Amino acid sequence: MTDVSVNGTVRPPKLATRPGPVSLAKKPPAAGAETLAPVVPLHPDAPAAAPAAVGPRRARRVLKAGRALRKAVTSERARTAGRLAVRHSLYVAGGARVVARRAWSARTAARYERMTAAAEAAGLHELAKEWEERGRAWRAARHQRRMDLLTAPQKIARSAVAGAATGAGVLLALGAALAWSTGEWSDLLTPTIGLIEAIRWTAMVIGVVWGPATTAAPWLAVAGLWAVGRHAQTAPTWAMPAAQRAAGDDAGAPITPSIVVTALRDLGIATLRTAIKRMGDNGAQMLSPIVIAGCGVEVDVTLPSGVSTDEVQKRRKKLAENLSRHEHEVFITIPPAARTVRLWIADSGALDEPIGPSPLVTDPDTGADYKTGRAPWGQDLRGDAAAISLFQRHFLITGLSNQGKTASLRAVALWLALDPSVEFRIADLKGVGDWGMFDGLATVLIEGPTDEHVIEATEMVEGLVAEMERRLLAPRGSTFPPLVGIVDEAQVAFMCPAVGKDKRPYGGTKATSRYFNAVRKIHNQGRAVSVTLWQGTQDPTNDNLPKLVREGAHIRASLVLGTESQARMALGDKAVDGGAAPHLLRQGLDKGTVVVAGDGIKVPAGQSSITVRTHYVDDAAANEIAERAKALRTEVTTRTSTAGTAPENDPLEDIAGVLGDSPRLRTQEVLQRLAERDSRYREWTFSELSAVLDAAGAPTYKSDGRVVVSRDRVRTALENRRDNASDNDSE
Ligand SMILES: Nc1ncnc2c1ncn2[C@@H]1O[C@H](COP(=O)(O)OP(=O)(O)OP(=O)(O)O)[C@@H](O)[C@H]1O
Repeated sequence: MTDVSVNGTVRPPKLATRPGPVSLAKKPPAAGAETLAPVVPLHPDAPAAAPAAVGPRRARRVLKAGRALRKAVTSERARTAGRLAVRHSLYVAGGARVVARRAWSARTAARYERMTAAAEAAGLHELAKEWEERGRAWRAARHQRRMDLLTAPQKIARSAVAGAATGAGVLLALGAALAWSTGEWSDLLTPTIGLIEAIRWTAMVIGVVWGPATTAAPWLAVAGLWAVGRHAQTAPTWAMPAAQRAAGDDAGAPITPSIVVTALRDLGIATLRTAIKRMGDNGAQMLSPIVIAGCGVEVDVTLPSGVSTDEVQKRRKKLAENLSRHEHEVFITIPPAARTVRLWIADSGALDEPIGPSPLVTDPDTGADYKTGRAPWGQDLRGDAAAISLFQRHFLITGLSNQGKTASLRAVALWLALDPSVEFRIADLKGVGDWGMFDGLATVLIEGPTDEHVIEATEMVEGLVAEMERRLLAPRGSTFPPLVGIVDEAQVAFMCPAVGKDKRPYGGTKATSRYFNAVRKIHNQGRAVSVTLWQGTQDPTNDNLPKLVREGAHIRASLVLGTESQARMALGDKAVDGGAAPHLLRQGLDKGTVVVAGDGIKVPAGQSSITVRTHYVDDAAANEIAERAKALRTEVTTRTSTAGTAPENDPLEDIAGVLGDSPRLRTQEVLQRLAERDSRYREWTFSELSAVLDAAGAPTYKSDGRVVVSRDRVRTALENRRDNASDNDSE
């Protein structure tokens, strides 16, 4: 016996096997069976093979047909046809639904109930009452109409009799007039016969048209429903033609009220979803007009009662995705109106476009005025120029490394450098030359990351404190040129472990920490005498940016940060609660984008922060601007170390200063006050003090058993010294 394989080959007869117990389990083929039974080609005349081949052939045909069917069903053409059929069927079904809903709405008080519920959901109780009242009036009118229907048959019968009598009368009167004019009595009935004839013709026409009309009517009705459904777009997106589907999926689809409402509805806030569903206008009442704002649009959303602004703010990512945007393309802020969130939605991809060069670069005539001017810093999200006033303001900018902190701080400093009255003292604790163009512009430029550089930076800031105190002691009405201290990478100073000879640490945040204390003093009192401090710092923590220091800054700006808690440190709780979110900027992609809180920059009414995309001023442009600034000033010799930056001290003047109005003070107290006034007196003892006083002719003396310094003696010594000096000058 031969065996036919599925691929049309014949196997030689199998060896007879002994009958044994039948197993239902499929036997595995014997190892090497295929090779033991060589396959020979099927001969066309082999009749015995035919019946055995029928089963497998049919199976092949079924398999083939199945494959062909699957291919046909899944082919693009078939899918398009399927979509077409589904789409148009759903237009008809949807149209029927819309018409039914309209009919239901027109015949019942559903519309009034819906509007009342919507007004209630939105917390508009006056409006809710108004709709309730209208609903009541509508029901009363409907009741009246129904009552009228009860008496309608009598009225109709009466009207029919009256109408028929009047009609007959009119026809007879017309006939009489006709008969009188023609002189033929038979014309009396002519109008009546004419009317009867007209009715007969009408009936005949209706009889002819009725058949086709009744045949066409259902189709016309379906066409009408289809048109209504199509207009209302009742088919789902997947059933739309490819072009429309693509537009639906398009991340850059324009923002319309319905997209915003749908995005809000699908946020996952049950109360909001229910309220929107109950709103008669599908939620449109929640939205202000959508206005174009820079490279995006802005819309205010008044939330229904029971939904807090906070809940929406927390779902920024979901909202953005519902709007077919990335998270960073949607900004949610809280305007002053109650229960309202302001959404700014970028045009898709627009935030990845550069904003163009700074006016400082493009306009060589740009000038600066410390008091009245504003540095052109960048653009806000609405596309308006964002400018910042630095007048008597301490400045703090934070951000992760390599996100544009130095560049954005430097851009502001370069603008201010164009005002020749401003003195800069700069410490760059990274020291790779980012501030190199200020050589010849700043009076101090310390560059480097070591403890020695921190010590110098600390002394530079203490020098600012000394100058501030000098200005504070100056007679009232004195004016001072602006003095701006800049410490870039200030976290290096706070983290510095170096300790001075007097055992006081340079870094840290202890009461004895020198950098920390100097910064605090400037923050507390520098503004009034135009001594301000700008600091740039990475990755804020409580250790590298203490609370007192961050809260002492008038302008607080932040580039991208890692966490919300860092954002709170950088900008303060109020700003973050109001929507400031530097932690949601994209590291690496949003370089140069800063969120700014505090004063000095115009923040939209009710908002607590503003997001600014700063112009990037690269090194070459920065050098060029610095050259322009140098050309405006008299030559400055920049010290690269603080040695000698503190003004020469005058011990006798300082002793007079600490005595103040006291007629005498114990030497111990004088020494203490001197040490507080200037760190150079910290190592003074009684012998240094009495040596200075003896030399000046104002020696100490004993009063009530204690050694004291006399105010009058010191003042007399100072006067004598001045007199001697003027005598020497005149000689
Ligand atoms: N406004 C901006 N727009 C676009 N890119 C910018 C902008 N500012 C800076 N960059 C880019 O970011 C890079 C890093 O800038 P910068 O040195 O100012 O960062 P940084 O935050 O100070 O870094 P670090 O803290 O590590 O010193 C620049 O070389 C530049 O390519």
